[in-house]
Amino acid sequence: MSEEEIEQERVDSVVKEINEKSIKTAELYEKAHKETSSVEKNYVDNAKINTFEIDDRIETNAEVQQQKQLVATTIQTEEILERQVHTLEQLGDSPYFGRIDIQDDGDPDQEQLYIGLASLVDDHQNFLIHDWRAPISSIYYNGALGHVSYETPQGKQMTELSKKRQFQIKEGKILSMFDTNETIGDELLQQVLGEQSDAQMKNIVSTIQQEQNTIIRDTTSDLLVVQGVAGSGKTSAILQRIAFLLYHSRTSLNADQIILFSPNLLFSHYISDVLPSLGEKNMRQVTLAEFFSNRFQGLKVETLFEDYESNNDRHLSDIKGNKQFKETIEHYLNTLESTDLSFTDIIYEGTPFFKKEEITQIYTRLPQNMLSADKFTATKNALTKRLKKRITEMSTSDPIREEIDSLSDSQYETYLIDYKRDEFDNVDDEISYIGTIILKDRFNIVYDAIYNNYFIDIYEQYAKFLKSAISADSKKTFQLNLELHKIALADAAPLLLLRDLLSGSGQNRNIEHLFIDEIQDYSPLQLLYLKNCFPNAKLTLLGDSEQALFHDLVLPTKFLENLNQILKIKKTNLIILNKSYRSTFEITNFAKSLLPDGNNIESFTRHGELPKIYFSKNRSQALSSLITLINEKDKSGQPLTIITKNITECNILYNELRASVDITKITDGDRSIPPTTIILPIYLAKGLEFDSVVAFDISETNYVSQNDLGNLYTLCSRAMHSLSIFSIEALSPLLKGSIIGSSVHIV
Ligand SMILES: Nc1ncnc2c1ncn2[C@@H]1O[C@H](COP(=O)(O)OP(=O)(O)OP(=O)(O)O)[C@@H](O)[C@H]1O
Repeated sequence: MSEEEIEQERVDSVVKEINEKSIKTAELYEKAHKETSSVEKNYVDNAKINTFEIDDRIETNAEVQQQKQLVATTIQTEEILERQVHTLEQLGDSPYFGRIDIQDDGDPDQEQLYIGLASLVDDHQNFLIHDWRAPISSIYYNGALGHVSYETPQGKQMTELSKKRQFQIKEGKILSMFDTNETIGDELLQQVLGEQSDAQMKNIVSTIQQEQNTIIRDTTSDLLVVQGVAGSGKTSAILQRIAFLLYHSRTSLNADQIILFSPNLLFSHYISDVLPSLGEKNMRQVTLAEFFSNRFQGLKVETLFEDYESNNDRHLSDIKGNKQFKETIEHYLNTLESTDLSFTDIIYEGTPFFKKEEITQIYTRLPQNMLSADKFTATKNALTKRLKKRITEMSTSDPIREEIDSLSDSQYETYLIDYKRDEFDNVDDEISYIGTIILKDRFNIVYDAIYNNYFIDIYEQYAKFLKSAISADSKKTFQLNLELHKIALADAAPLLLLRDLLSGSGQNRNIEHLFIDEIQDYSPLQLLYLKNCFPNAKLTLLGDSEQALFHDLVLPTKFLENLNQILKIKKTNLIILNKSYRSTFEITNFAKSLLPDGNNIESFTRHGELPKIYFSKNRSQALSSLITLINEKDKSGQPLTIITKNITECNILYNELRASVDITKITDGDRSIPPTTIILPIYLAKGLEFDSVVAFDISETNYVSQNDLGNLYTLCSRAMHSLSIFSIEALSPLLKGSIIGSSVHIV
C-alpha cells in the first residue's frame, strides 16, 4: 500500500468513528432539547400557580427559583450538545489537517499525532485527533524538524520531531498531502490564498504561521500589541487567539467576558463566522460609536466613519484625544469648587424629590481634601439614607394607610409573602412594613437616579470644562450638537472620563479580555478611557501605523513606543508581522513601494497580474474605460469593488455609473456585501478584502499630500488578485515613484 492509501485508510476509520459519535450525540441533543422544552413549560406553569395559603406561596417561590436554575442548566447542556453536533459534522468532512511524529526524551516509542479542529477519543481513551489548541499541537505550527519542546502541566518537555505532514481532506477523501520540514509549508497556503474572496472571513487553523502562532498562544502578557502590515493576518490571528483562550481557560472564561472593538458594522458581520467555525461561541462585538452611544442614553455618538468624513476641526480633535487631556481633566476636577458643580434636581413625577440646593449642601459639607469620587459616594450614601428616612416616615402616613386599606385580601397577602403574620408584634408594624414595600417600589426610580449619578448634569459640567480648558467656542459647538441629540466622537471619551473620575463610576470588572482592531484610528485618550472602563481586562491591540487615515504616517517603532507610554502596563509583548498574505506578490510590491519604509514589508510569493494604471485625458474618458472594465469583469464572474477616497466621491461616481452598469453603493449602516459590483468609500473597506479593486481618480489634484498616503496604501492593499488605478489628467505625485520599471501595466 502507498503512503497515501495507508493514510486514507486511517481517515476512513476515523470518519466511521465520528459518524457513530455523531449519531449518539445527535440523539443526546434531541433528548436535551425535549428536556429543555419540558422544564421550561414546567417553570411557566409553576410560576403561574396562584395559591391561597401563605405557606404554599413561600414554598412555591422556592420551587420556582429551583426550576429557574434547572432551566438555565438544561439550556446550557443543550447548547453544549448542539455545538458538539456541529463540530462532529465538520470533523466528519475533514477530520484533521496535520500529523506530527514525535518521540519524547526518555520515551522508547514514537507517536503519531493527528491534529484537527477538535479532539476526538475512541472508547479506549486513545486520541484519534488532537485539538489544534492542545499544548502538544504547538509543535505543528512552530519551527522545523528536530529537537523541539512543548509545554506540559509539569513544565517544558523535549521531543524529537521527525515528521510533519499536511493534509487537505474534503468529504472524507484526502485531496492532497505533503511532508514539510519547515513551518507550515507554502503549498497549502498558496492554494488557500489563491481562492476567491468570500462574504465571510475564514478561519486559518490549518495554515497558521509561526509568528501568528505566537500571538495566538500568548497567555502571559497583560498588553499584547500586534503591529502588522496590511494583510498580515492580524484579524485572523486574533480570532484564532480568542478560540485558543476560550479553550485554554475553559473553566474560568466564557465568550461573554471578551469584547472586540471593530471598525464598523460591515467588518463585524464579515468576521462573525470565524469563531462558530472553530466550534466556539462568538465574543461580544461592538463599534466604538455603539459602545459610547450605550453610555449616553438618547444621544447619538458620531461614528469613526462620520468623524473621518466630517469637516471636524482636526486640531481640536487632536487636543481632545491627547493623553495630556486626561491631566487637564484631572486638574480641572482637583481645582473645582463645589459651587461650580452642576448639580441638578432629582425629579419624581414632575416635581423635585431632592432639590439641587440640598444636594449641593450635602456635597459642600464634606471635607475639602476628600477625592471627588469619594465625595460622590458619600453624597450618594447621604441621599439614599434620606430617601430611606422619608420612606419610613411616609409608611405610616394617612394616605398610605388609606391605600393599604383599599387593598384586596389577596393583594395584601402578596405583600406578606416572605413573612408569617405572627412575626409582627402588632398590626401597626405590619402596616408600616407593607407601606415601606409600596413606597420602596414607588421610589425605586429615585433610588436609580441616585445610584446612576443623575443628580449631576454631566453635559453642563463638561460644557463648563470645555470653556475653561479650551474655549467658549468649543463649549458652544458641544452644546449645539447636544441640542441635536448628538455628540462628536472627539467629545465622547473626555466627557465619560470626566464623569467617571468625578463620580468614581463606570467600570466593568467582569471583562477579562479586550481586543481592539485598527488601533491606529483610536486616540490615546480613547484608549485610556477604555482601559479605565475595563480595569481587569488583558489588552490585545492590533493595528498598522501605515494605515492611519487621519494622521501622517508614524513609524511602527514610534507607534509602539507611544502606546507603551500611554497605557503604562508592565507585562507587555510587541509582535511585528511583516509578511503580507492577502494580495498577490505584484500587488503587495506595488502597495509597499508607496510607503517610505515599505521595504520592511515582505510579499508572499503568489503571482498574479501586474497592477494596471489607466491614464485618461478627462473624467468622461476615465468613466468610459471604467464602464468597459466593469462589464468585462461582470462577464468573467469577478465583480469589481470600486473604492473611493470619501463618501462625497463615492456618491458622485455612483451617480455617474448607475445608469450604465449594475452597481450597489455600500453605506455606513450596511451589514453585508452583495456579490455584485460595489462602490464604497475607503473607510468602510477597512479590514475587508476583495478580489478585484478599482482605485478611482488617483490624480494629481485628488491625492496630494503625504496625509493621503495612508488612505492610498489601505486602498491598494484591499485587493487580493487584481488592482486597477484610474488617473485623470495627471497622476498623483504619491504614485510617481511606484511606476518605474515593470511594476505596473500602463493602459
Ligand atoms: N496563516 C494564514 N493562512 C491562510 N490565510 C491567511 C493566513 N494569514 C492570513 N491569511 C489571509 O490573509 C488575508 C488577510 O488577513 P487579515 O485580514 O487577517 O489581515 P490583517 O492584517 O487584519 O489585514 P488589514 O490590516 O489589511 O485589514 C485573509 O484572507 C486571511 O485569510
